Amino acid sequence: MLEINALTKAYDARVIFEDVNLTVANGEVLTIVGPSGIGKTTFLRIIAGLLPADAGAITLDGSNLDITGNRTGADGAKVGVIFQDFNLFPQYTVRENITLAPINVAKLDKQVALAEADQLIADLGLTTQADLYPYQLSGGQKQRVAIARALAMKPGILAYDEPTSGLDAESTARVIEVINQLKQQGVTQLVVTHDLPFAEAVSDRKFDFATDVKRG
Ligand SMILES: Nc1ncnc2c1ncn2[C@@H]1O[C@H](COP(=O)(O)OP(=O)(O)OP(=O)(O)O)[C@@H](O)[C@H]1O
Repeated sequence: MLEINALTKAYDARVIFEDVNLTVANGEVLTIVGPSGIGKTTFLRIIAGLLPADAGAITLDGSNLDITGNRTGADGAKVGVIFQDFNLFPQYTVRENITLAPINVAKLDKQVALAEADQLIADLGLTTQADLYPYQLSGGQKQRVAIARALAMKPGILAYDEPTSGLDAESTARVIEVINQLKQQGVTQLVVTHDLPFAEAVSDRKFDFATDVKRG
């Protein structure tokens, strides 16, 4: 379970959110909805350890996660992030994008990492793209590579930032399918989105950043 307690963030004197309390149960899909500029991406980046919070605490399955923006070692991989622009490594193939961190960061044996990557590639319907480079992929395919790359590090939770932005209806339907498929496998997922029909399609529960959050 992910537990967020009394999380507060300001940029200079401007309070973006204050005293946010939220839990995500294991295997749950929680969407964070709200209009552009309300602070959803900031919130997700703090949960992922990429930005410091000003106050509060985050725990995952009972262990405290750093909120100062300095998450190191194994804690760095506990929240797997799928960024809005995917952040794939352009110089590496799909398979290399997926195996890079398991081999270099998690120090997994190369053959094991390759076998696990090929399983993720098959699960996410990317078999024919495995040896292609990011520029050769559609937006929906890049999205699935980003999901596979995050899953390869065996995170405790997957966090998505606006996963349907820039995708057409067919790719959006595929993202819904993937999120539901991962949910069946028990993966805990936190999804930031302003796409309400999409949120309806995947949510076990919605957290509305516009109405459920205090700000200065
Ligand atoms: N580094 C920063 N310094 C100052 N203000 C910032 C910084 N980053 C974001 N903000 C401001 O904080 C607010 C929240 O931004 P954030 O990106 O978290 O919103 P959002 O809800 O995710 O919006 P979007 O859906 O457009 O990404 C915005 O008003 C933004 O301008």
